[in-house]
Amino acid sequence: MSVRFIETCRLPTPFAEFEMHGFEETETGQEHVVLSLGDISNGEPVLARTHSECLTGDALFSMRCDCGYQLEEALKSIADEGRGILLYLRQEGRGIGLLNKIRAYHLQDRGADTVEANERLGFAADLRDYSMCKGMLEHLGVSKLKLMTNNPRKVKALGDFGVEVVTRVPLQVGKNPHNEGYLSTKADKLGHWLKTHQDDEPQE
Ligand SMILES: Nc1nc2c(ncn2[C@@H]2O[C@H](COP(=O)(O)OP(=O)(O)OP(=O)(O)O)[C@@H](O)[C@H]2O)c(=O)[nH]1
Ligand SMILES: [Zn+2]
Repeated sequence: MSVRFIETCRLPTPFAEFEMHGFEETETGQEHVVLSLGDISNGEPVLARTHSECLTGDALFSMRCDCGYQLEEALKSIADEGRGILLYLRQEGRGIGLLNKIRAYHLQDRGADTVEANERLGFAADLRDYSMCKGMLEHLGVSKLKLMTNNPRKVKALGDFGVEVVTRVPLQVGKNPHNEGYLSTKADKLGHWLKTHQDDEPQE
């Protein structure tokens, strides 16, 4: 998916004053943003997060998932390092969209897990495509990442587009009684590197 750069502006936050860069997918018009901090184009690996949109977790404080906690932790880590990027990808509901995610949550309220709910609605477990990251990273002059994620598919997808993931930085925060089942399904069915029990080491 190719992207067109639109504009950059300042984005002050409680963590740091970021720059926000807006992009548009040329084929679909889908909009994405990147927050950046510091000199990211000097060739040194950049601390990075590719964050998939989750309106419920990122903006509405939902405890059903770990997204909001991960977003905050990633921005804090970038601020602590004084340098980094967060790609905020508009792939709500692993690509099925907000209203279908509500349909999936409805099924989960009645006992389905996160993967079964998608399948019952006729979707694959994960529809996300990360190809738009390539153009955004190229525009920003970034080719090497220290990627904050627990998702092996993200690491592989970026590698397939020629982006070098130098290190994978675990991002395991926000576990609570409401998302325990969700997190263990991610580990068991989607292959996420997650510590599912208190004393476990994450599977890698
Ligand atoms: N379809 C569906 N999407 C969900 C559900 N819960 C969260 N999401 C979406 O899942 C995406 C986040 O994916 P996750 O699997 O939590 O994490 P990840 O991005 O694959 O991996 P990390 O980089 O480790 O966070 C966001 O787009 C959320 O909106 C759910 O129950 N069903
Ligand atoms: Zn979420």
